[in-house]
Amino acid sequence: MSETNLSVPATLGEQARAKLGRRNIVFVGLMGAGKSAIGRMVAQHLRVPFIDTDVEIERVSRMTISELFATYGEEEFRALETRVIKRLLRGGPKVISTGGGAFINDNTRRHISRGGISLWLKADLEVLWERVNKRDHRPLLKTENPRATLAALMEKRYPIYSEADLTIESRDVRKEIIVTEVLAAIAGIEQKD
Ligand SMILES: Nc1ncnc2c1ncn2[C@@H]1O[C@H](COP(=O)(O)OP(=O)(O)O)[C@@H](O)[C@H]1O
Ligand SMILES: O=C(O)C1=C[C@@H](OP(=O)(O)O)[C@@H](O)[C@H](O)C1
Ligand SMILES: [Mg+2]
Repeated sequence: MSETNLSVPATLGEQARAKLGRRNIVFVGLMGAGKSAIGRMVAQHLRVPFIDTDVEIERVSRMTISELFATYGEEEFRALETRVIKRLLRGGPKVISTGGGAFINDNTRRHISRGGISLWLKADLEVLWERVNKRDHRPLLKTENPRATLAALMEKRYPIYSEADLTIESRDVRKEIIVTEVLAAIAGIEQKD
């Protein structure tokens, strides 16, 4: 049995799963918040399918996110992202982790609000920067001062992420702790289908 299963209470996963019904959980938040990593773990504990929208976009386009930005630009990427997310929201339950800009797009946000329970993984700049500066696959951060770019994105996007149904503070603690808090938040939502 993995360490994950040992430290996150199994009963919490079951309670959260029962409350979820047929609904989707949609992770939103800035780059580095942990949407992809935490979303995958939450799906395992809920025993529902997991989809990362960036992975799905790369699969259908047969291009990387960086290649898509470089070849078609951000606007085209957003249009493709909207279409993919709209399709993924059909049917549930599942856990869907979006890319950081998805919930900021009005059209995509409307689809998410209708088709799932949105969950904002909120983190401060230090935490985000520590995580994203280790890799360079995020086209929006290929700037002269990526830390300042990240700070500017926080300023612009946080008021919009705050519209999410649930918010969990993503911080410098073990992932299992964040997963437990996410499951507890899901277990606390109103039951409806
Ligand atoms: N609570 C955490 N503690 C330590 N590292 C984390 C935590 N949450 C996420 N990470 C790591 O931070 C990096 C960015 O996470 P990721 O899930 O890709 O974020 P996002 O999809 O929101 O951009 C990954 O290497 C991931 O393993
Ligand atoms: O914030 C953004 O606009 C983006 C975030 C990325 O996903 P992560 O948030 O998973 O890094 C990816 O979709 C793309 O590079 C654009
Ligand atoms: Mg991601």
